Amino acid sequence: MIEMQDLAIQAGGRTLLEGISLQVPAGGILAVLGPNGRGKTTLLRTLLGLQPAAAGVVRLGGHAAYVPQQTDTLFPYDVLSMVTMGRARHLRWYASPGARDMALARDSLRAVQLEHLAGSDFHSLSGGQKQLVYIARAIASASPIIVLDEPMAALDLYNQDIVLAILRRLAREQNLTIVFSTHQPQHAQHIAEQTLLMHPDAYEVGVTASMCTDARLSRMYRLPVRTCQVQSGDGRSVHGAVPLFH
Ligand SMILES: Nc1ncnc2c1ncn2[C@@H]1O[C@H](COP(=O)(O)OP(=O)(O)OP(=O)(O)O)[C@@H](O)[C@H]1O
Repeated sequence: MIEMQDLAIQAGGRTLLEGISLQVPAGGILAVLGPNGRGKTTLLRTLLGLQPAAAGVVRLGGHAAYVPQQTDTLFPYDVLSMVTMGRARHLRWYASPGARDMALARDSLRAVQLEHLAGSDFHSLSGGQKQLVYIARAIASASPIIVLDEPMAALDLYNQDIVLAILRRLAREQNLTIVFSTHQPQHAQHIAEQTLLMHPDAYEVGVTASMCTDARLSRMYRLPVRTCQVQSGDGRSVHGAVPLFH
């Protein structure tokens, strides 16, 4: 569970947004949408306690794993070691990961379909592969909350589908609370029950279907956006949003 009450977020001494109140229950997924520089990363970092709130309260119902937007490591770790670091919170000081930790790390790497890269140097991976490794590390941490900052930004459509399916499964089957930011409304439409829209001058939060409308998305992105619904060959109905680029 995550709860924000009258939260105000700030960066560089400037208040970016105030009065944010919302709750994400265990098993719930919240998507955060907003233009560049609006404050999505700041909001996620504030709710994790990585930077101070300007006002208000955040309550987390347990440990939260964080998948940051851009990050790298100075050390030449292999991929499996990077994922195993997710287990650190379960280990005593200076203890090495045990067989169960290693097995969970391998399972997490398998979930993002990168088990064949377990022994590779992390630095040798592509941007999208690194993003998948950070997601695997968060899964390996077995935290009740996962907060992801644009987790699909560097991923091709196939890997976006993998990550969306993983996040939905973690929420539905393991009751995790998940918050992620994205620039793709269809990610929200696909897996999030709730969506937070960070408009240029305000915010709105609600059921995703009522947030991801033509009018609201067009206002937020300052560009005409049309939402649509497409039937897949196997009878599923998939939602999307098309920007009417000039
Ligand atoms: N450490 C900082 N010092 C000063 N200003 C900052 C700092 N961090 C963020 N900002 C400013 O706060 C605003 C919000 O930044 P933030 O990274 O939260 O936006 P965002 O919505 O995540 O953007 P994007 O979609 O481009 O990733 C920006 O104007 C940014 O320049």
